[in-house]
Amino acid sequence: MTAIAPVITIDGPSGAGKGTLCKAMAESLQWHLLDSGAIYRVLALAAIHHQVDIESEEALVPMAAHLDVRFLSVDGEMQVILEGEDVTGEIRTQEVSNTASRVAAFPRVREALLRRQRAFREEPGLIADGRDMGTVVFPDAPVKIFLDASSEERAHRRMLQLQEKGFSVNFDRLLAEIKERDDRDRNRAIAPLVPAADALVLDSTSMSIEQVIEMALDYARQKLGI
Ligand SMILES: Nc1ncnc2c1ncn2[C@@H]1O[C@H](COP(=O)(O)OP(=O)(O)O)[C@@H](O)[C@H]1O
Ligand SMILES: Nc1ccn([C@@H]2O[C@H](COP(=O)(O)OP(=O)(O)O)[C@@H](O)[C@H]2O)c(=O)n1
Repeated sequence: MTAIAPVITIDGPSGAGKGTLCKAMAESLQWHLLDSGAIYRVLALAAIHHQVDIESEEALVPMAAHLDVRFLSVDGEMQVILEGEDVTGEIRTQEVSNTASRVAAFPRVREALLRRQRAFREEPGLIADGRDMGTVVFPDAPVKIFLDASSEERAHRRMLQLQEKGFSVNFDRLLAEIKERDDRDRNRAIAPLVPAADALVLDSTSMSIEQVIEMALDYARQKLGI
């Protein structure tokens, strides 16, 4: 019997620090990385580009099944290629974030993306970033972390992140958008944003990035015995 590669799942709401933590863990353990949110974002962008009705599950399912997306690692940074075009920056806009959370609410769209996500599970192991990594996509993962923070702290972090990239942003608008997206993700009928029953819940509101990384790595090493 072939041993199945271990997975560490990191789920949580927008701006909790999942991407930052996953990248650090993947580098430290030298494991593979799955940014599942990027897949939903790419689908949203493809729908916008091809003027597909984002309210139509019928129209979105074949797009999800045949999504022509590639993830490249360039100098340690992930590059996202949709239909041959570099869309790394374009998938991070507010329009795409909101559209992603709308298309992600359709059960058959999620179903069509399952196999693609599970294919990232390879030796020596996978760090999986998303909303339902520990509950639906990798329910047998030996290490599950649910990373949270207050909505105000998350909006503040996002604001600084966008300002660093040269965007001018309005805090109140950002907070409203984060709350709206959280609400949609938490209350959808399928794969809602909830901690898995066996997840460690980490509230990072008053923690530095370094503290979060250290705590998560200690927990994972102890659970995995490595
Ligand atoms: N514990 C923390 N304290 C302060 N800032 C943080 C912390 N964790 C992450 N950040 C910053 O917050 C922003 C959003 O983090 P990110 O990892 O993209 O979140 P997510 O993937 O959960 O949406 C980034 O600019 C990141 O550097
Ligand atoms: N496993 C996942 C990952 C993302 N998503 C959806 O995709 C959207 C964008 O995810 P993301 O992880 O890139 O978002 P941020 O946390 O970076 O803001 C989320 O708001 C969810 O609606 C999901 O439904 N399931």
